[in-house]
Amino acid sequence: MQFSAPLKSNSKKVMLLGSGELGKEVAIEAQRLGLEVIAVDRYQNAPAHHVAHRSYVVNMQDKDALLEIIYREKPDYILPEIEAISIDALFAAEDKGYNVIPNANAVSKTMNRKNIRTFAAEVLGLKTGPYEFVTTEEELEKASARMEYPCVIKPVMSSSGHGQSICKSADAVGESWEIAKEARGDASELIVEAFIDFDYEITLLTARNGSETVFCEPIGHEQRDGDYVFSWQPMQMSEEAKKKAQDMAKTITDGLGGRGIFGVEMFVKGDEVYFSEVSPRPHDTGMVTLITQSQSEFALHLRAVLGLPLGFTFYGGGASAAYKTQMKHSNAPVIKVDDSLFCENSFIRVFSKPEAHAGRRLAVALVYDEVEAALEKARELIEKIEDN
Ligand SMILES: Nc1ncnc2c1ncn2[C@@H]1O[C@H](COP(=O)(O)OP(=O)(O)OP(=O)(O)O)[C@@H](O)[C@H]1O
Ligand SMILES: NCC(=O)N[C@@H]1O[C@H](COP(=O)([O-])[O-])[C@@H](O)[C@H]1O
Ligand SMILES: [Mg+2]
Repeated sequence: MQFSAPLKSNSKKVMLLGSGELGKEVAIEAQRLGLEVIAVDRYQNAPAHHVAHRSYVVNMQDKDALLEIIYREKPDYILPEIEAISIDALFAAEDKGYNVIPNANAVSKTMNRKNIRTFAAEVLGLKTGPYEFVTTEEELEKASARMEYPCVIKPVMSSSGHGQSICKSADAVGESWEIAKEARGDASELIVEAFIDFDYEITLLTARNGSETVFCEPIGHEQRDGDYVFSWQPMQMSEEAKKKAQDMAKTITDGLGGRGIFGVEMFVKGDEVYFSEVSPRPHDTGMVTLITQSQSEFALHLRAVLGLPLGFTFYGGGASAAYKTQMKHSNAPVIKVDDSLFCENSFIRVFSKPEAHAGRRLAVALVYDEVEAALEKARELIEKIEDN
């Protein structure tokens, strides 16, 4: 009987900091390119751990523990996959000559709404809605009144809707203040944003490889409780709005610099485009590219990181639906799907998370068709998935 031994290899090494569903697809693409993959996360048997050469479990906020793994593995590329990482570790690694994707400064800026918003609006001059930052409940009351109601209140450091609320009146400010404390990050400072009554919102995936920048077709999406539930591509936009969105994406990604893919989130009303935020990594709404493009956002991310050409073919319309469990699982949930998910133009990607709580995303259903039909089918298919 023989067990697998560590790989002796001279191939380039990528280290994923965060090993969820997005990292899993990046890891698979890296394997396809012959790279060695090290997957790191806060818990065992994270999705990308299953498809990596080696994996580590560590407190991702622990600077010394992260650096220990980095120095031990000496990766050629460090790919942050989640926001909640010790940023000091990334700066320290970069100082020692490690290649952090896209760069530690971009990761640092985008993990804090104050930094990225002031950079986008005040340094780069991008159009955003009105906003203010506050640190006390009293300041929140005054700022909310100035933004008028409804307004959107978010911790400056948080993600996936945690700690966010739409405040509808002066009476509800106290409640928003309490909700903000549920931040997945730091709730000591909040951003108060005027509510933008947009027609639709998009993610514009933008890849930079050091010599060229390419855009994917805009992705439309529907959010519920601060998390995406459906996405589709292409989102139909007027030529003017699309051009503004691409210019905005180019400006913000040039401003952040480095190589890799970025998910630029924007709100669109008529021909007006408002910058919202940006992820310096693949975006969850971009999972739809697994079915719509010859090179998915994950493949493009790696190509960009490696400085390879970014050409790809957009095959045509498609949609994705996020599958979330409604119950708690202390063991790995089993996903059961109806046969119709295996028909010619649809398929499912199961993430294989080792446990779950209600609301945790476990799989994604993908449909290839004209956008409207694809979205309708995706809404239908998601009802045909169960877990136990
Ligand atoms: N100012 C706003 N006006 C209208 N809707 C908003 C506004 N800000 C946020 N939203 C809605 O809430 C959703 C989530 O907000 P946002 O993208 O800022 O945070 P997040 O998605 O939690 O952050 P992350 O993408 O890092 O997980 C947006 O996609 C949009 O649908
Ligand atoms: N919007 C960010 C996003 O989609 N991130 C993706 O979700 C994972 C965390 O999932 P979990 O919360 O179920 O562990 C992350 O690792 C990443 O793949
Ligand atoms: Mg967002």
